[in-house]
Amino acid sequence: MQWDPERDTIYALSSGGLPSGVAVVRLSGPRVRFVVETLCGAVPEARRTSLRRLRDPVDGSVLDEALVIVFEGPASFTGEDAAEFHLHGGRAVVAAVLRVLETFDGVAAAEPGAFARRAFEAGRLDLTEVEGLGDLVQAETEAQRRQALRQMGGELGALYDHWRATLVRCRAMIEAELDFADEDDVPGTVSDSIWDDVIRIRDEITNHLEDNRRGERLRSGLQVVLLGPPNAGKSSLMNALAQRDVAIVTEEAGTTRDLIEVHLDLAGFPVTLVDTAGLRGEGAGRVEREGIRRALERAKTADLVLWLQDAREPTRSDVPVALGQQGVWRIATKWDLYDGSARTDEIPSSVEVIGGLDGLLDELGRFASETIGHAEAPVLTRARHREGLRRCLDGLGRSLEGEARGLELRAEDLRLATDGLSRIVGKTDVEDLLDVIFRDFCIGK
Ligand SMILES: Nc1nc2c(c(=O)[nH]1)N(C=O)[C@@H](CNc1ccc(C(=O)N[C@@H](CCC(=O)O)C(=O)O)cc1)CN2
Ligand SMILES: Nc1nc2c(ncn2[C@@H]2O[C@H](COP(=O)(O)OP(=O)(O)OP(=O)(O)O)[C@@H](O)[C@H]2O)c(=O)[nH]1
Repeated sequence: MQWDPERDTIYALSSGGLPSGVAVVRLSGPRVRFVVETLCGAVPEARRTSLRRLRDPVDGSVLDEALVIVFEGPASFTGEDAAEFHLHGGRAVVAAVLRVLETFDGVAAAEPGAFARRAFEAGRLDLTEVEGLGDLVQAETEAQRRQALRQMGGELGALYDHWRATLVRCRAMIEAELDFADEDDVPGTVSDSIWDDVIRIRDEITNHLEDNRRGERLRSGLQVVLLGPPNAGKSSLMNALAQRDVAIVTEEAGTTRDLIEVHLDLAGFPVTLVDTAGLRGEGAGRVEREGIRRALERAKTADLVLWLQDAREPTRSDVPVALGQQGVWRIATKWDLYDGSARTDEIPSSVEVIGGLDGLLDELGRFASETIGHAEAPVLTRARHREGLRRCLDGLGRSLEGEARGLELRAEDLRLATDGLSRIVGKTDVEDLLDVIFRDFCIGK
């Protein structure tokens, strides 16, 4: 497929917003050499950075003076012939080059993720590696970057491939026994030896799934929701942690109506902090009541709820308990105004004194590190992986369900189990999956 001469050659601006110091326009496909030759006059030596004048083929005028790199397939990112123009990053420069590229027959602007998709189709990346690449571009914190890099490097894919290969071998043993069952000199127990392997893989996958959703949480960030009565200091805490004014702070109760989110980098861990409308039953208008409904709804799916209350007020016992499985921490706010002593199971905080949030930040950092911190083994990072692994476990479970079902059916169960793993790495018919995965990519990736 990669050498289909009919296939479009794609191009895109692969670097970020303009203007910029340098802008990289990337090309991939069968017409790359022709395009480069037309713009540069000749095709520069492959994989060498060459300074060239790019000329408009219509009138010969100079478009830019650029660094040009040509990659000869299959030794390129996509596996096809590819090229890069490193242009001066002005809007008009980039616009002029893109306008000229568009005029070539068989050359078209790339869809999001099109380059990565070609790399996948050329067999250069499996689907977990593609996802790792996508996550790497999206990573906002150190821990996310490290996890993405590991997945892009193929660790997760290798784990699934290893299980898959073992199961394929197990199935082959059964098929062999079925084929030779009629022959007297083949003992009917060749396949008996495989069930230990099947049990071991079932246990390993079960373990792998019991990860407290660590990888998924690291990928999407820990969700921490601030709840509490009006005026407790939720918005002030949010602004202090975000180190900018994201939420409006007033002395008036009921200032925050809708959910406000910020992304924080907490010692390398991603945290999404959500400020909510103060919870009060009476005196709340329609808009505020809707705000409260949304606050509770959001808290239900949070990883952690911070229940804020003015330290000077008596501890309230009506912390919404019917939230979910997650922890609720009590935060005693405005500690600078309070002259009593600390109550147990409360974390004091103040946005008015230096170091007034240190205790809370320490606890949050520890929580993040425990929930999504370093993992020895590669971890799954998406619900899609979970789904494939569950499929696999279903098949394994059934195949182990006793000999009464017969070897043929048990082999079919193993096939379904293997198929669950194949879907994750993309080594089966997964057309239906591809659009979903590549759609979230940037253009130019
Ligand atoms: N300018 C530029 N920077 C970039 C990329 C790019 O495409 N262009 N990348 C893109 O995302 C990343 C690097 N990834 C790449 C992966 C493989 C190949 C490649 O040409 N592979 C060949 C040759 C390998 C070699 O030189 O030893 C191959 O694997 O056969 C290039 C880039 C990050 N930086
Ligand atoms: N002294 C002191 N005042 C604080 C502190 N935190 C908040 N305040 C004050 O308390 C008042 C209410 O703070 P907000 O952050 O708006 O409270 P809120 O919980 O978001 O209020 P609603 O939006 O009504 O739910 C403001 O006047 C803040 O300046 C603190 O740590 N120390």
